[in-house]
Amino acid sequence: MAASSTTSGADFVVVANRLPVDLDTQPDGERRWKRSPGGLVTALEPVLRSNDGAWVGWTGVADVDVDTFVEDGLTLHPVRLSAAEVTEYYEGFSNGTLWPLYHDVVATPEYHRHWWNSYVQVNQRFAEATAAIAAQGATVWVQDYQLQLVPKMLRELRPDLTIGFFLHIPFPPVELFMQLPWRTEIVQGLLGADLIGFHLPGGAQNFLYLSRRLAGQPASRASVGVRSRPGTVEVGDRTVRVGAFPISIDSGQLDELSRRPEVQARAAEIRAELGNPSRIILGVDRLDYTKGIDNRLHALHELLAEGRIDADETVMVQLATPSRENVGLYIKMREGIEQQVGRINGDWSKVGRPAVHYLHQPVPREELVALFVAADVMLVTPVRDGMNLVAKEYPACRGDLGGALVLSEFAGAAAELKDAYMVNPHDLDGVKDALVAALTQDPTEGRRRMRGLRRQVLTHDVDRWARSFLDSLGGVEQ
Ligand SMILES: O=P(O)(O)OC[C@H]1O[C@H](O[C@H]2O[C@H](CO)[C@@H](O)[C@H](O)[C@H]2O)[C@H](O)[C@@H](O)[C@@H]1O
Ligand SMILES: Nc1ccn([C@@H]2O[C@H](COP(=O)(O)OP(=O)(O)O)[C@@H](O)[C@H]2O)c(=O)n1
Repeated sequence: MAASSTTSGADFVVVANRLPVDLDTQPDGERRWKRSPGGLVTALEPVLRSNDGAWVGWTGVADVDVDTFVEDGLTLHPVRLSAAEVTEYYEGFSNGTLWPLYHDVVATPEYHRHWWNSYVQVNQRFAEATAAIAAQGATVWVQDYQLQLVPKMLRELRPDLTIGFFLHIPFPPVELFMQLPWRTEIVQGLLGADLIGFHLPGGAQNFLYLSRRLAGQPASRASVGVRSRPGTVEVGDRTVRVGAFPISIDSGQLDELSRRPEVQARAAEIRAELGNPSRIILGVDRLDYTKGIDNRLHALHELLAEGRIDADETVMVQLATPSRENVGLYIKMREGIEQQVGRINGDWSKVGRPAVHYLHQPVPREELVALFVAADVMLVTPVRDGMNLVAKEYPACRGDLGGALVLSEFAGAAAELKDAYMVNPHDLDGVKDALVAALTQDPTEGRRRMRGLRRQVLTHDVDRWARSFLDSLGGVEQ
């Protein structure tokens, strides 16, 4: 889609809770923009760049007024959130209610009416901000669970727009969704879109069922395909489509970056800095309780204790990007993980040679790619994850066909990355066996698996994801 942002408004608008950059305050008080955390931004930034559109979102800081600005060629429209809204809408309803509920209740969701009221109010503000900048007949693409009421609110304000919605996290089983006191309002909010996208067909099917049951709208019953055979819901004189569009990464760009001599050299340097171990295990996550970091540390600890892994030969690097640091569950989880790391290092490290290197800080992109190149085993063990882009980034960086991916069957990515060592993260013995199998794999078998992973990731990139969604959205009859 060729689009542009003019004085008469933008023809293509992405609306997401976060802008692609966060306003960061340095220790000396200076404010700088830095890349926002998470896979949504990783995926959408290249899409928006190639479509020349505008982005509506929050700056990541409370009570700050920032005018529309252009950052690295993207037109960004900040939406202001007060400190109370950050607490109630973002940390509260989005990340204390919806996030655990949609991730299979792996933590207990809290239901508070004042959180819900704030969610409604902030969604209305996003809808109004979008209505104000979208050109006549523009295409608007609303993102994720924080903004599920925006499609309906925006349609009421601007019936001329074509509206898409994509959910980046799992859509839960019907029995769990039914816990939500505001379940009907959420379904009706989403039905304001022309096309609703999920990562997997299962999410789309759950939603079709709920549209019939909660919103009382006629919905199709046939199975939904991947990028094909979308379901439909009849809403008045509109037909809403509901489909599955697994998200991906800019795999070509990562492949190219990982082959650069300076990145390869940095990978060798990292290995040397780690003491030239014969095996490096890597974990890369936002510090989130859905990611199963505790499970993988537990597995490592037992393997070290049983002598199946030797700390003289194998080291682990765990990157944990700080995330949602004011939410109680995240504070508790961080303490638990840091205790586990401390215990493993206490038992198995030597002076100058920790068994686990744990970095609770953002890491520059090139350094991350060098780590992917250096790692012999990538451990991705979420207990539930919408997609997990890290699982796709690792094979994209392994043009040498080296390395092995251990992947949870509860990550959306498992539906596509069949050549991974697949694990049930709740089955500790299974995780341990898979980790040992990956560490000791036969090189020919390893190359075969990595070739298969790369074939999938390189042929199904983020551009294909966006094109399949936007082509389907463009085909909607108004
Ligand atoms: O904005 P935050 O609260 O700091 O959280 C970061 C993002 O986390 C979630 O990412 C999801 O999107 C990825 C891309 O589709 C997907 O691979 C992953 O499984 C999801 O967890 C969240 O959905 C985003 O809204 C957040 O910005
Ligand atoms: N230290 C880190 C950790 C993750 N990341 C990136 O953050 C993104 C995480 O996306 P994801 O889909 O795996 O998971 P979420 O954090 O979106 O739930 C990936 O693109 C990672 O490469 C990073 O840039 N630096």
